[in-house]
Amino acid sequence: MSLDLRGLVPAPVTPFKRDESLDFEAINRLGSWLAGVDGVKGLVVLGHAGEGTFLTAGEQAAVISAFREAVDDRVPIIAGITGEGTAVAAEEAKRAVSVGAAAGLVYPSHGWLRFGFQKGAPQDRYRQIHEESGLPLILFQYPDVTKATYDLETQLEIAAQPGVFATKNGVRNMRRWDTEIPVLRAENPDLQILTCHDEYLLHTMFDVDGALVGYGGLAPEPLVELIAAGKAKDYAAARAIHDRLLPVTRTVYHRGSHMEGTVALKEGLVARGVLEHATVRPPLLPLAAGAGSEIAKALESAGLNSVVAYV
Ligand SMILES: N[C@@H](CC=O)C(=O)O
Repeated sequence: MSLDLRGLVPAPVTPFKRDESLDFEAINRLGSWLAGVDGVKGLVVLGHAGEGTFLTAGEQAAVISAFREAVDDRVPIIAGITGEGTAVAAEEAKRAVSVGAAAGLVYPSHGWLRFGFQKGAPQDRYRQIHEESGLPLILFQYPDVTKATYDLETQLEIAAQPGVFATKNGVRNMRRWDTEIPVLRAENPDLQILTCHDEYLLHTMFDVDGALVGYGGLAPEPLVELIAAGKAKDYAAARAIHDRLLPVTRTVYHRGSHMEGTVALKEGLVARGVLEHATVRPPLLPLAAGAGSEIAKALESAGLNSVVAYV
């Protein structure tokens, strides 16, 4: 598998105009800036941060195409594949291929979050999506507190399937992290292991090949440094970056819900000069008055200023 995501893989927001239609100029600014940051290895569009499930199928295809144009072949575009039924998800993956997605990040079927799943169903979902679309796939490990989290055996069986080349792990249970990551790595030495613990990046940075995070779409520069410090096993350097970023982490990811983090990312991108406003689609709501300026102050304190000059 030739895709190399060993580094930072931001999951960018999807910019909208004030009327909530897609803002292609802003997609171009955002994609072009992110692809130009040294250490960024790919962009995952249509994820949670990208409000992917709030878009029509046509809009999803347009977002993939627009980010592809923006990055101009510098990095691959990877699509979130979120359809609830496996056949629907396979169709979604085929559409993503037709507009140039290089890989897919496969979400669990939504109903599993509440009801759980039958043994073997996740393996079957990955197999069918890959067989029908040919898309290389990333295994998405959901938090341990959900019923859509995969036990180690399920992860190992998915990771061993043809077409699965990486895992985005957000298990948020350190006992499972500490015991499962070494086994995944030992049994699949080529599997690229990416953390997606936006709010626990320091703590998960020493065991991974990279990070696939929404945070990377706002603060790619320090996250590239953090990944390098983790790979060098330089705790002091990683800790210093973490501490510098903590005000940003607090204002973006220590909010009421991880979904609210998406709105906060957009507010942050306004402060960084990439977006003109933080319009989101419902069911997301704007943040409370004053949140935008708190996020702007936090970014400034971390030395993350406007990037307009780079665009
Ligand atoms: N970082 C989040 C949101 C990503 O899709 C996660 O842990 O899943």
